[in-house]
Amino acid sequence: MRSHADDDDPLAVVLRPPPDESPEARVLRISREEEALRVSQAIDDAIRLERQTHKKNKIVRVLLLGQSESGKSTTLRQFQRIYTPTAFREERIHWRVIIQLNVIRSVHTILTAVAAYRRQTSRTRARTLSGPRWDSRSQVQSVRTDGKGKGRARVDAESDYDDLDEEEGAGDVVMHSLYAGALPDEDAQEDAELDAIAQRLEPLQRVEAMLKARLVPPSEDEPADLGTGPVSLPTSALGLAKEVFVRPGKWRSGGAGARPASAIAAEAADEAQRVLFECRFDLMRLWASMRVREILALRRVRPEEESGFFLNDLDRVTGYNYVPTDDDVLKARLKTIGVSEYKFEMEAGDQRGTQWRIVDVGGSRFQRPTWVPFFDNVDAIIFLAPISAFDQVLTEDPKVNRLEDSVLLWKGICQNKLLAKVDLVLFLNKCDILQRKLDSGIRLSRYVKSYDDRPNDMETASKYFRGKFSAIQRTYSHAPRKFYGYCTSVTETTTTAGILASGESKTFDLLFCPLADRLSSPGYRATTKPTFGKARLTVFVFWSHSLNREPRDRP
Ligand SMILES: Nc1nc2c(ncn2[C@@H]2O[C@H](COP(=O)(O)OP(=O)(O)OP(=O)(O)O)[C@@H](O)[C@H]2O)c(=O)[nH]1
Ligand SMILES: [Mg+2]
Repeated sequence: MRSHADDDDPLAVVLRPPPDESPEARVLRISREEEALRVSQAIDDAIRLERQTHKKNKIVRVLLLGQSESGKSTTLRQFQRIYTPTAFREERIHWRVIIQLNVIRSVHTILTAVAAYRRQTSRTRARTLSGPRWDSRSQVQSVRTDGKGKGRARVDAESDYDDLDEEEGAGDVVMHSLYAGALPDEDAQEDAELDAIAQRLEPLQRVEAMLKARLVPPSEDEPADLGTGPVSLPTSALGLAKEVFVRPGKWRSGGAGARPASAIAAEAADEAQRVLFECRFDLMRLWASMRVREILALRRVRPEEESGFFLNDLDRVTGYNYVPTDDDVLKARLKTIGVSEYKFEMEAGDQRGTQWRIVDVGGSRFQRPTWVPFFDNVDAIIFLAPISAFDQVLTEDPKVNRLEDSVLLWKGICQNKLLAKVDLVLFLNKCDILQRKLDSGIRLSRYVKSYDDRPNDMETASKYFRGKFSAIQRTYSHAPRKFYGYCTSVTETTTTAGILASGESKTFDLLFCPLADRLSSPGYRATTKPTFGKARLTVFVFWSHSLNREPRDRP
C-alpha cells in the first residue's frame, strides 16, 4: 500500500518501479540497485578511510626555535610564501606598516650615532682648548686624510678601528687627533645641513608614535617600545623606540575598537606613507651623506646590518603607491612576543591537503619559558642558529655574545627529555651575512678563540660550525638520533634548504623551493633517506648556481 507521502515525494515517484514490471525486469532492477548500493557504500567507506588517514597522517607539527632575530618568523613566512601563496600575497600590503617602522628605526639609529659623535667631539674640542692631551694610543691609529685637507678619518682595515670607541675614552683619543682645534668649515657646513635634515624629518617621530599606537591595542599588557629610550639629538627628532613588536596575528586581523584593527592600521599606514613620501629626499640625503657614513664608520654603527634595513631601497619603499614585494616581506623585522600556532593547508602540489601546524615563538630570553608546553606532540623542531652573529651581543643582555647564547640554547634543546624523540633539524642561518662579514675581513678567530688559525672563509667556517653543533647534539642527546645541519639564508627566495620527509604513516613536505623545478637543475644536490622509526626523512639542499657556490651541505 502506498502512503500519501510516497505520492507527494517526487523522488519516490521517479524511483517507483513501473506498475507493469515483468518478473525478469524486476530481478534485473533489484540486482542493479544492489550493485549501486554496493558501489555507494564502497565510496562512503573510501571517504571515511581517507578522512581518518587525513586526520591521522596529514597533520604535521613543527616547532621553530632559536634566539631572538634568528629567523624563525622569516622561516614561517617562507613556508607561507611557498605553500599558501594566495594568502601570502593578500597579506603583503599589511607589511607596509612594519617596513615603514623599520625605515624609521634605521633613521633613528643614524641620528643617534650622529648625535653621540657630536657630543663626543664637542667635549674633546673643549678639552683641547683647555690644554692638549695626547695619548700614545692615538699615534698608532691608522688615520689618513682625504687629500683635501679636511682631516677626516678613513679606516684602512678592521684592525684600525677595532679598539675605537669601545669606551668613550678611546674614541676621545681619536677625535682628539682628528679635531684638535676648531671644526673644519666644510664639516661645520655639513653638520648644519644635517641639522636641517633632522629637523625636517621630525614628522617621522609623530608617524612612529601613531603607527605603534594603532598596532598595539590599548589593552595590550606589553609596552610597545623596546630598546633605547629617548636620546639627545641635534633636534628632538626620532627619539623613540628601537624595535616594534606585536603579538602574532593581531596586527593584521584582530579587532581593536569598533572597526577591525587592520582597517585602522591601513589608514595609519596610508598617512605614514604620505609623510615618508614627503620626507623621501631628506631620507635619501641622510643615507647618502659622506659625513654620515664617516661618522657611522668611526662609531662602528652599521645600520645596514640591522634587521629590517630598507635605506638602500628608499626610492621604492617611500613611493606613494608602495606595495611590499615578497622579498620585502621576508626582510622586514617584526619581533614576536608570545607563542602562536599557524595553521595552513597546502594549496598546491603533491602535499595538497596536508595540515600544517607551525609554532612560532618569541626567542628573547624572557620568552623562552613559554616554549615548554609546545614540546608535547611535536613532529619536528627546526632550530635556527644565526651564525653570522658571532660578533654581536643579545639585545636583552648586552653582556652575552649571541653565538654563545645560541650554542647554550641548542645544548638545552638537545638534552631536553621531552624532546628526546623529536627529529631535530638545525639551520645555521644568516649565512649570507656571515659570508659578507668574512669577505669584509672580520676575523672569526677574534671572537671564537677555538677557531684558531683556520682560513677565514665561508667553506671552513660553515664546516666548523656544523661540526661544533653536531658534536653538542651527539654528546647531549639522550639517545642517538640523526643530525641534520644546514647553512641557510632564509630570506633568500632562490637558495635555501628544505626538508622533505615521507614514510608509511607520514608525508611531510617542507621544501622552500618547489621541488619539481629543482630536481633537474644542475644546482640541486644532496638527497639522503635515513630512517626514523616508521617515518623516513629526506633532506634536500639546493644551492642556486646564480650565487656561484658549490653545495657544501651534504648530510
Ligand atoms: N640577511 C638575512 N636576514 C635574515 C635571515 N634570516 C632572517 N633574517 C632577518 O632577520 C630579522 C629577524 O628575523 P625574524 O624571523 O623576525 O627572527 P625571529 O627569530 O622570529 O625573532 P623573534 O621574533 O624576536 O624571536 C628579519 O628582519 C629577517 O628578515 C637570513 O638568513 N639572512
Ligand atoms: Mg619572530
